[in-house]
Amino acid sequence: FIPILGRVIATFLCSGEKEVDLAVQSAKAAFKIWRKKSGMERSRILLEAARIIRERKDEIATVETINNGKSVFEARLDIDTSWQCLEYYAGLAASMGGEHVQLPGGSFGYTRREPLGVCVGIGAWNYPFQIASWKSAPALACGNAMVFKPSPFTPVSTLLLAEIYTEAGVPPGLFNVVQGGAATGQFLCQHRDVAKVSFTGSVPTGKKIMELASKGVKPVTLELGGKSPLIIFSDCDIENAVRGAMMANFLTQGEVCCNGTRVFVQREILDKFTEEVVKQTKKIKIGDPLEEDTRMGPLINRSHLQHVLGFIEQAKNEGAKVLCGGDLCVPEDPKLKDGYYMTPCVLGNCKDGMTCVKEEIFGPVMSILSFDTEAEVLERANDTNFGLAAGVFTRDIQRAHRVVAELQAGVCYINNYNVSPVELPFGGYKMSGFGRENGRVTIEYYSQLKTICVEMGDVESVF
Ligand SMILES: NC(=O)C1=CN([C@@H]2O[C@H](COP(=O)(O)OP(=O)(O)OC[C@H]3O[C@@H](n4cnc5c(N)ncnc54)[C@H](O)[C@@H]3O)[C@@H](O)[C@H]2O)C=CC1
Ligand SMILES: C[N+](C)(C)CCCC(=O)O
Repeated sequence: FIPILGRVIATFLCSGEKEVDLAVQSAKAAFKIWRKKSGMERSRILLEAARIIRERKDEIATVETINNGKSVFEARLDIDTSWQCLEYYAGLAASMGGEHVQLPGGSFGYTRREPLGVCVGIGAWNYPFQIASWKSAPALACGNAMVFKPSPFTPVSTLLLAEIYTEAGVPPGLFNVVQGGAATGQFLCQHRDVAKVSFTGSVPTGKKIMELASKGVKPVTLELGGKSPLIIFSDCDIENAVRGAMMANFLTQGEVCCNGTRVFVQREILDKFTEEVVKQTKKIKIGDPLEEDTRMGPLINRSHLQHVLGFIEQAKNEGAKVLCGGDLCVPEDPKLKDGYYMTPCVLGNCKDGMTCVKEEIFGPVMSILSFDTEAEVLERANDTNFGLAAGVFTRDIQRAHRVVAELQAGVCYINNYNVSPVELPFGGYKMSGFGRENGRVTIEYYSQLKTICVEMGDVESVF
């Protein structure tokens, strides 16, 4: 579907068990070649792929926008973090290795850091190209092959990544794309030649994937949903805090797993902060996401749009106040009349027990809550099963570090939100998942250690 126009642009056949097997077998064949390459050789190819992505950035961003609906301005930023991720792991590829350990009598041991084999990546629809890059770059840098399944809502841009890897010189089949939904995903997770599954998506699907993978004792990385807190203390720089709250809620039409959708504001500045956030939210330019100055496009599809609007209706019934937006929106441009648009929404008078505060909405809906003390807000911020991200705005440096040390979240921001440097690990606590993407640590999730024990003397047998 094309969310801007509400029309179908491309159809794909779903891969069945046979096609999944073919993809895994071709990845397996490519793995045999790739695993033998030195880190420097892999690095050079990944750098070339990064260069091509950079060169084709505008074209990829346009495809991403047509497929997902996010503004092209934002899509370009996604493509930037994609090639940066390839560059980062290209940089690490050559220095991956094991260690040497001296043992008694001249004997010694060493470890080899080895790839896992054929890894599977399964992606969500909100950051299609970025998710495929964040999974494949560390996988390939470590010497693995990958079969990737994008969300059936956004099947197109991942194919460009496959094209680019091939052009950069990876062996054919090393990065394979299969199309389809749940059934195709299940075939992948169950396949006996698959060594690992890295998944980005919802909590219910994450649980199913973990269950399937457990049958084959395959390790999994799960990047799941969130309902992250953003805590604004009265001693903050309010202008920055407002900008932070906008970043935390309205990127990609609010369809972002790590969004800080529970905005806790200290009572002294509640009115001032709210007034400014509402003012800025009303200014967001909604429209054709391919236009340069658009900052919010349509949601991913009609049923998701209805789902998000349903949360707003429920919030009203539970006593929240709609301070702006939250309505279906038909942009002036007649060609967009069937697009899945809504106006970004700020909800005031929110209470901890409300559905809009407890559940992930995955749309442009910010819930504002007030608080009085640090101890109280920490207790309330952590009172959730999710734990992906959290943010704090304050000018008090000690308070900032004290608060993030107590927050139960895998990614914490101080005086900013939703920036994503690829040098830093990204991933969740609690039901937001486990394992990490990006950063040095992700090497551990795409490789295994082999220990080699070398005897320099005679065997001293116990028998
Ligand atoms: N933590 C993170 O990095 C991110 C998390 N998300 C989460 O993803 C959700 C939205 O994305 P959706 O695509 O709607 O999630 P989803 O869970 O419905 O689907 C994600 C992917 O899993 C596949 N899938 C569905 N059922 C499957 C099964 N039984 N076995 C194997 N594969 C299966 C889908 O086809 C799709 O490719 C939100 O909850 C959001 O929070 C989204 C982006 C990033
Ligand atoms: C880029 N960023 C931080 C806004 C979101 C990345 C995670 C996701 O795929 O939702």
